[in-house]
Amino acid sequence: MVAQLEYVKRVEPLMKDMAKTHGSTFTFDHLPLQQGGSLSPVTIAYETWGTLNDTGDNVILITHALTGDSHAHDPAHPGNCKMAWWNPLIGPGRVFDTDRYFVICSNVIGSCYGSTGPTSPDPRTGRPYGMRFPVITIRDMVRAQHRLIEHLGVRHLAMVAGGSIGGQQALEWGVLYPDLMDKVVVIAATAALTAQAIAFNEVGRQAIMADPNWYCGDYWPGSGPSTGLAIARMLAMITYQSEEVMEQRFARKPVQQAMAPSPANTPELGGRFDVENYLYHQGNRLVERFDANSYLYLSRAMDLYDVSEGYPSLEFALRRLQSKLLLIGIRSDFLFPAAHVRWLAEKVRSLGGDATYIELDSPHGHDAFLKDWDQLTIALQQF
Ligand SMILES: CC(=O)SCCNC(=O)CCNC(=O)[C@H](O)C(C)(C)COP(=O)(O)OP(=O)(O)OC[C@H]1O[C@@H](n2cnc3c(N)ncnc32)[C@H](O)[C@@H]1OP(=O)(O)O
Ligand SMILES: N[C@@H](CCO)C(=O)O
Repeated sequence: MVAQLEYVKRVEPLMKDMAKTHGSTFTFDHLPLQQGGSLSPVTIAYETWGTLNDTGDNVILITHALTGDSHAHDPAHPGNCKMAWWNPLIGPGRVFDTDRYFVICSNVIGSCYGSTGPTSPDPRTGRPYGMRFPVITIRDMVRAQHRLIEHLGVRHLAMVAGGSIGGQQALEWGVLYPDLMDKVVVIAATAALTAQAIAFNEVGRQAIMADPNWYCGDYWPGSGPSTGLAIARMLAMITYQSEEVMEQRFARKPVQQAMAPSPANTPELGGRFDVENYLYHQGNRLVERFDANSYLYLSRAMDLYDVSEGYPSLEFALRRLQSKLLLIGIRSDFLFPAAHVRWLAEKVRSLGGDATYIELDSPHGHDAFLKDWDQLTIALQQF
């Protein structure tokens, strides 16, 4: 009881400040987990735009990436990607047309934007789960989303679409619930992560866990391993871009904008390059808005994803797909290389599936799915 009161007093206001929960929440009793154990209760934060039709089938489900949230669209700021992460693609007359479709985006379990995650109170103790939160997978996220759409009265999905970890979720939707949707759009994601991508994630996690303020995950939100989280983000930001665009943007220029504090307040060794300042800024921004334990769990879910898990083979899993599949690769993505995305499309086709591959000719690397609006719109319109 004392622990619960302490939680309410200390954690909830911090979480409200740090992670703006948009929209509504849905809570259900129990979710069995792929790696064993279960979560109960489970809350999912979500937003919807547009109107569900009488037959419950004019629905597009949008799935978000690692540090994303349910706020994919902001009707008050149409098209502005600073206000909502897929705003240029969603809205009246846009490619995800809210005049025609009921568009849903939910925050994944494990996150810190309103869904049950490591910062949520563990019902056994009343204290934040921290590292007592169970290991969750992309399949668990999708099963939780499935409970949400049932709750919303959805009978059939016109489309599930997402990029990066959102793309992993979209693919998982297609394989796990094959008769529930017409189309699946997987952007910058593959059937399983490469060793190189797992390696980058692990270095980021090690940076968090090596921070003396991590306390094995038992920090109070707001006072956690900010240095470790910032370093993890700096490393990850390099993987979200490309050598080409970093040369275009930064080259060897000295710092151009206001000096951002470096994560460890290190002395500058002979000045500061612009690219370093940029990374410091991005690291600090993530610390302001994200929880380090959530970062550990979600990046691990990304690593653990393998669409064939639990099936006799990859072919068996992919043969389950019944919907039309659009796979979008990004020419300059080295986290989910375009060749691997193309390979998946070819594999699905070789198994008799309906898969289209489109490659974005973008220099922006992995995060092109969050910036190359014209190319994304054209690809999605064609589909
Ligand atoms: C589903 C999801 O994935 S949701 C999560 C997506 N959001 C994020 O990943 C948040 C981090 N943001 C980003 O990575 C990017 O802003 C993107 C991918 C969303 C968009 O890319 P871009 O438009 O190229 O943005 P860019 O990489 O320039 O970053 C913009 C920020 O960097 C800052 N910045 C840009 N250049 C510099 C520089 N040279 N030095 C210091 N800071 C810089 C900008 O001031 C801006 O800061 P702000 O976010 O505090 O306003
Ligand atoms: N920039 C995205 C990329 C991860 O795939 C995020 O932070 O969620």
